[in-house]
Amino acid sequence: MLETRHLSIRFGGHVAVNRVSCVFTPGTLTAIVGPNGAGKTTYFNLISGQLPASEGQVLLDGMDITRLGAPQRTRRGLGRAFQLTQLFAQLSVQENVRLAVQARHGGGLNCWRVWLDRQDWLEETREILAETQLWPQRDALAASLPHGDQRKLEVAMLMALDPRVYLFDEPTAGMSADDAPVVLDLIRRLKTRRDRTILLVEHKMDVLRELADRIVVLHQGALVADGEPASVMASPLVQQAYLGVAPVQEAA
Ligand SMILES: Nc1ncnc2c1ncn2[C@@H]1O[C@H](COP(=O)(O)OP(=O)(O)OP(=O)(O)O)[C@@H](O)[C@H]1O
Repeated sequence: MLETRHLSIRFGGHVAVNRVSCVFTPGTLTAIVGPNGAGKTTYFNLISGQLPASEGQVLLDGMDITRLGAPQRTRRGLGRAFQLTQLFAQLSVQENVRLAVQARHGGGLNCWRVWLDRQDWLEETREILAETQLWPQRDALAASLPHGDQRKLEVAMLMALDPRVYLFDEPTAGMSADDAPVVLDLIRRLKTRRDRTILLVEHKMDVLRELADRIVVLHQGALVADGEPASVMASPLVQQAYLGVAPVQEAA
């Protein structure tokens, strides 16, 4: 179980995430929505350890991980889709996924470790490449991939790590109409496992309607709505905050 308690961060005088308290349980896909600049990505960065909290706490299975760095949080089961800068640009697609499989099995991210005797790890790598439809590109350098394939590779590496908590930040942004369904299908299948906690920042309404079990709405860094998707999306507060069509009145 993942929990944030009064989690906040200030950049100078600007409070980008403002005392957000939320509990995320396994078997639930929670979508985090809100207009541009609402603090969604910053909230993810606070959870994953990319940014230090100004106040508040992050707890994973009851343990306070607020002061841990991102790699230590990853080791404890918190997984964020790799960003382009974290891919090994000069290694092939297959080598990148292999390294993530190796890391999950406790082998660390050591490129030089001998792999070839671990047929089970290689088999796992092949399966993930097939599932993400990256098999044909397996020998291409990560740096040479088109944007959509790089994003698929980020997701493939996350699947290879198989964390207990998955954080997806707009996983299909910039993907083609052919690539987006591949990633959505992986998330759909992940949901059926029931033992994984999934957080998803997503703007696309059709994706939210299909995948979200719960929707949390951020507006100007604060949590303004939280609940079952149909009722959350229907509330006037959310219509305004989410669509950004009018200033949100203070909640009573
Ligand atoms: N490192 C930073 N330094 C200063 N301000 C920042 C920093 N990171 C984020 N912000 C500010 O914090 C606010 C929240 O940004 P964030 O990217 O989290 O919003 P978002 O909801 O993810 O938006 P979008 O939907 O456009 O991705 C914005 O006003 C942004 O300018």
